[in-house]
Amino acid sequence: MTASLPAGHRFEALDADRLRDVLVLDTWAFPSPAPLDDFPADAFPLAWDRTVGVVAPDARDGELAAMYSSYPFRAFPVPGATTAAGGLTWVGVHPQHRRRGILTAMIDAHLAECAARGEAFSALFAAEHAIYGRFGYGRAADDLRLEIPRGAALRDVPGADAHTVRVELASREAHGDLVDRVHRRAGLGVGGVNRPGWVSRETAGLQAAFWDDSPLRRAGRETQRVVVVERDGEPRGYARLRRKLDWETAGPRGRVDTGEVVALDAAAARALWGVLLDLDLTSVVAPFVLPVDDVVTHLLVDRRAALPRVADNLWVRLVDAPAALAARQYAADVDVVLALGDERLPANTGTWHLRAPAFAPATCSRTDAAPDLELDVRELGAAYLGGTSLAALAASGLVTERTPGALARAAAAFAWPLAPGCSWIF
Ligand SMILES: CC(=O)SCCNC(=O)CCNC(=O)[C@H](O)C(C)(C)COP(=O)(O)OP(=O)(O)OC[C@H]1O[C@@H](n2cnc3c(N)ncnc32)[C@H](O)[C@@H]1OP(=O)(O)O
Repeated sequence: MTASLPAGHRFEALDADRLRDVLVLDTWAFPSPAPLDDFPADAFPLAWDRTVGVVAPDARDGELAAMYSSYPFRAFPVPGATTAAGGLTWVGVHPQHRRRGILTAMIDAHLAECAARGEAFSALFAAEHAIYGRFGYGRAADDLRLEIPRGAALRDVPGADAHTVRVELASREAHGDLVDRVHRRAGLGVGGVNRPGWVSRETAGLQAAFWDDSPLRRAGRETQRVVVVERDGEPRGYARLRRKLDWETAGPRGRVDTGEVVALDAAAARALWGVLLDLDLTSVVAPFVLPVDDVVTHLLVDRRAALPRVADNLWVRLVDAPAALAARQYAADVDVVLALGDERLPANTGTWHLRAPAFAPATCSRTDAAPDLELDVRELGAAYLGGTSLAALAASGLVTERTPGALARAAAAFAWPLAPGCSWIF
């Protein structure tokens, strides 16, 4: 089942000369108070060779009815490995053209492009929760939102005091390399267990956009700052932040919005959070997105006082299901036959035999054997990064066990010791 654009509409490849047209369409889809001239042209993340517009039959010159793009993640972290994936992004349909099937046609085009490029799955951040499930995307990771009171007690960690601290204006020139290095190392996790979904900013455009500090990004807050913690001269952690000062009768009520807070071990994390939670004139620290099992959840003496909330992080849509299943590792020996349904990409539909020893390469091939478990591609996408339990999906009526005992074994194998999560939104 492949959807076409509405009659008379056509896809059009976009290049960097179309930036203005892209921004016009984008600000129809995502309203912005900023004039288009305030959008930074030199810190633009789009991969133009993967950026496609939709033109309506009655369009004026350059006018777009819709667009989508994707990032080329060559080394997307999956459990125990990395693999190529397409990061769907900048999806927008002009309000004049919505609900006529344009998104549906764009998704089909994107999935076909992923398949042609050898990207076994597509991943995205959803603007609204209800949009992407119908296209076979499963919610594959959550993230934790906190509002930590200033001065919140943290558990002591031996070695934290051995760190030195730099508090500086953030810039790509001064901090780009160290942030990239520490971020990548943090994704390797602990004890040989990586963090699935911990995507690096792999392209120059993504790096430039990450460090962009134009007024558009500030939303009434200060320019970007960075805290770096070092041990023996080696960077061991960093946090980017912006403060906003407010005065109330009782005194200053400033807020610290952090971007990534990343540390290589518990001692560095303790040193970093110690700084963030003790900034003068502030009363609350709000980290943007954190993995649900982030170190800070084990450092806080009173996690409840930090008002924990959970939101959806990455969504995953398997494009080549057997290739994707073989590209990750499993946390227990697995030998299971899956009956997979996929209305949108029928090549995935059928019965697949997945085999792997624990924490070792896997194989997946078509089989005629009777299935142990039956599920739709959306649920397999949800479970793919190890953050959504197949057993919980079965309890919700979304996975069916055909062979007694197979569900427990498969659910244990598909799980992963570190929760998946991406530390930035693409
Ligand atoms: C990865 C990213 O970039 S996320 C960003 C997504 N973009 C936005 O949210 C910007 C604002 N919104 C838009 O641009 C558009 O409304 C879009 C992209 C969400 C939807 O585009 P449309 O062309 O209207 O979608 P389309 O007509 O193909 O809809 C397909 C189906 O999805 C449903 N749908 C579309 N958007 C939504 C939504 N926000 N919530 C729930 N259902 C939705 C439609 O009702 C339709 O269902 P049906 O087949 O049962 O009738």
